[in-house]
Amino acid sequence: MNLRKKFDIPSSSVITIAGTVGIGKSTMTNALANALNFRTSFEKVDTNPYLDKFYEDFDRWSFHLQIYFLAERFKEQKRIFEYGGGFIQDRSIYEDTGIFAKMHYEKGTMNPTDYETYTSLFDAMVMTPYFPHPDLLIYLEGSLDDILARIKVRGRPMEQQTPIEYWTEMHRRYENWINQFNACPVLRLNINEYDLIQSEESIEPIVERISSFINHTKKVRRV
Ligand SMILES: Nc1ncnc2c1ncn2[C@@H]1O[C@H](COP(=O)(O)OP(=O)(O)O)[C@@H](O)[C@H]1O
Ligand SMILES: Nc1ncnc2c1ncn2[C@H]1C[C@H](O)[C@@H](COP(=O)(O)O)O1
Repeated sequence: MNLRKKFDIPSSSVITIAGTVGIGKSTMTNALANALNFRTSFEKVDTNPYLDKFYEDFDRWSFHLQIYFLAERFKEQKRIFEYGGGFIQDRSIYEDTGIFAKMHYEKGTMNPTDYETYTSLFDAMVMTPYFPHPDLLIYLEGSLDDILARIKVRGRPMEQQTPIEYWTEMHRRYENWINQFNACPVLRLNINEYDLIQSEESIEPIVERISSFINHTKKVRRV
């Protein structure tokens, strides 16, 4: 059954899934796209030419990786626009700057000139009225222990070799970041409230919450 029609979600909606590494964004992206009959926009991890090198040497590759991600996400944004919406997006563009680039700059693994170049490019491309923001950002949250367990189970080699302090710092930054995020409406979901692996049906109550959120936000915007 197409839950999009049942819960009256506009077919042009763009929903982006945010949250720290390993929390379950890709799993949620697939489940929601399936339930709503939407297209997906994924981060390319396996074909990313910088990611392995980046995890081996943050200082050397952090700028290259950020530029690569920015270009990829912008191309995806264009694709979403050309289709007229109807997409679930795995990770928002806002996390690249608000979490990753900022963290590497503040920790000293991206030099100040590179950070300045990156942020001015990001602001010129994204933080303008010409860039359509998503209709909804779904923020996935959970405990650090649960997230570390998921990173371990997934087993990407470069993430296994990364010190736990990196994930701890990222988890802390995500909490602060979401508390001040205001580029689009946010729906928070705790990963203990659903289990898409054990039960596919657990997507339905989530779609229902998305529907009331999107339709309520629409009404508020009209007033
Ligand atoms: N609801 C869930 N319950 C248990 N494990 C999950 C759940 N959602 C995702 N996972 C597992 O957690 C790991 C990370 O999920 P993934 O969707 O790849 O995260 P992300 O895209 O945020 O990095 C994967 O091994 C996935 O199978
Ligand atoms: N902007 C980014 N900077 C550094 N690393 C990033 C960025 N965006 C994603 N990543 C990394 C983190 C993970 O190792 C992979 C995929 O992310 P995931 O949260 O598992 O989808 O890319």
